[in-house]
Amino acid sequence: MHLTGVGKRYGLRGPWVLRAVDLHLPRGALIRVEGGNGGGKSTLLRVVAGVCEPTTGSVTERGSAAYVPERFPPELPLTARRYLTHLGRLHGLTGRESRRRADEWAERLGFADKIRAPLRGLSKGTCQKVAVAQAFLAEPDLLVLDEAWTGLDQPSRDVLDGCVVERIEAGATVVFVDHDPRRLADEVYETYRVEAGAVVAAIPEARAIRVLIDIDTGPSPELDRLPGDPVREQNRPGVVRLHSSTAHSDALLRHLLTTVPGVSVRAVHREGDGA
Ligand SMILES: Nc1ncnc2c1ncn2[C@@H]1O[C@H](COP(=O)(O)OP(=O)(O)OP(=O)(O)O)[C@@H](O)[C@H]1O
Repeated sequence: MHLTGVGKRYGLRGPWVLRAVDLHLPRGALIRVEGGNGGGKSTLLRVVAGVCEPTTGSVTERGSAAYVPERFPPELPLTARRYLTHLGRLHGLTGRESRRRADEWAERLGFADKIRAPLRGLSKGTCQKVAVAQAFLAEPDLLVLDEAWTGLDQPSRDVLDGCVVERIEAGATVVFVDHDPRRLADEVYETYRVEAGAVVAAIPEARAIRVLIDIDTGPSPELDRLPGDPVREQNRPGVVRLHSSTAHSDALLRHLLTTVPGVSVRAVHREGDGA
């Protein structure tokens, strides 16, 4: 999908939250959005999801979309199952298929025992699971997740990670905000930063180069498929410097020390310590 010249402000005289944003969000890509508090991340996600109209510019080729908002409104006089079934029908599924998927997602996300409880009585964590279920149940072309992991317990966060990867593999576009810079770091195709109304491509924090690992390489080192895909630099003959993020450096060292034949680690430096 494409955003072309998108601007957004709330009210006729409100300040511009987004200005002249041009973005291409390809199919099958996981897109991370970062930025300071109140910088406009949620606004960008709402415009991308189509739940809020841009003030200027246009959004094209969105396809079917689903959205997990930062705050899910559970103030509805419905059970979780009726709510999910209703949402399924709005997405064009039959009643029967909606119910089947509602039960399947409740099982998967671990709230099957609460699916017949009124939304109003659910804990924050369970509400969040319902919010996630309503978005995935429709198998949309575009999935927009605004801090969807917040409020979930660790097992559910892992399940959600897996669900996101599945959607990407199915060819969907997934756009997300999450406070954890390591969230799905290996899967992220592109990171954008919202800054003073502009949206700029950024090096994701989790991928930032922070650790330098010098290794002695044997005659034919197996340096394929290293954790975190570090940048390699031939320092001098027989010595390669790997530029790794902190997020991947432990796994990379473990891999180098235990799995790669003919390689020994000479030195590990932190970026900026004069190495
Ligand atoms: N519905 C609204 N009406 C008026 N102003 C709004 C509305 N939603 C957001 N804003 C304003 O737009 C700006 C950007 O808000 P937004 O929620 O998009 O930022 P954010 O980066 O997601 O923030 P946070 O990190 O705090 O969630 C803020 O100044 C906010 O007060």
